[in-house]
Amino acid sequence: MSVRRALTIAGSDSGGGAGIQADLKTFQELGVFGMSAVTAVTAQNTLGVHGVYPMTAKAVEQQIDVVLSDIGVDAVKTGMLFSADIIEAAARKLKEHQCENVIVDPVMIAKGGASLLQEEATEALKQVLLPIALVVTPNIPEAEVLTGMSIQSEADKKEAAIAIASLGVKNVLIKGGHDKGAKTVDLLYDGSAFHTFTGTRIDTKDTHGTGCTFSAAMTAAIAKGASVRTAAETAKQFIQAAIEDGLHIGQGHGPTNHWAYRQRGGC
Ligand SMILES: Nc1ncnc2c1ncn2[C@@H]1O[C@H](COP(=O)(O)OP(=O)(O)O)[C@@H](O)[C@H]1O
Ligand SMILES: Cc1ncc(COP(=O)(O)O)c(N)n1
Repeated sequence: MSVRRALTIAGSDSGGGAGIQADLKTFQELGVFGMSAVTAVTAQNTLGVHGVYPMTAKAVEQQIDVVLSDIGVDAVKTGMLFSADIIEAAARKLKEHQCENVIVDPVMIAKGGASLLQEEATEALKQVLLPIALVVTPNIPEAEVLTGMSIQSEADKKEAAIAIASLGVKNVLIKGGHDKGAKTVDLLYDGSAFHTFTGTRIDTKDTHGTGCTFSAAMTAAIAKGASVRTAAETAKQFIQAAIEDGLHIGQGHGPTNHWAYRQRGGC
């Protein structure tokens, strides 16, 4: 089989736990060749986001153009997109290159509270990016922003997933890391049925980059030909192992362990 390729369009996390760095590590661990289009550079560590330096939309567009016109791609993930201009540029290029396997992680706010998406850019995300996406992977606060709903229960999660699907995206996966219970329940809505992926909640402060890592694992699995449902299963196992075997790096919210899944014999 030829080498499978995945592109992440996202922000750089100098601390290495989230963003482009988490995505590329995850792609590599799952045996997929990783490429990147950087949307912004963040000065970030386990204590928080200390600076955000966005790229121009033109720079993002050109990065996408040159890799897609030469190397090609089997799946594309988007993460921190920062502005409406960058969202519009990315969507235009993905359409132009006829990318079908687009996984959108609608990154809005870092766990420490810093804004990674300008407020007015949410509309662009809904109007130009979601309609061309195969999957969107909001966490609960992001699903609340996308729908304007308050999500307190599994029934609310289902209602939100249906509302998000009505924006034109084929599959909606609401991540359950922000749930309150002993289990983390990730909910997939594929346009007709619901599927749940349940894990045991680990009591740890080291969850920096969990969302990026989960969506990147889904992207890698889809690049290798998995269905959205199988990709969600793989991603759930990948993130569960990465959180369980935490590295305890830094003084704040540490990164997850991107080696753990492979070391346990996954892949
Ligand atoms: N403490 C935890 N224990 C086990 N799984 C977790 C924990 N926190 C998050 N997860 C899982 O990590 C993935 C990312 O979820 P979430 O933390 O909601 O995303 P985000 O980083 O975007 O806020 C999901 O599969 C979620 O269930
Ligand atoms: C550059 C960048 N992208 C995304 C996140 C979100 O991280 P998380 O996955 O923990 O929500 C982040 N903190 N920094």
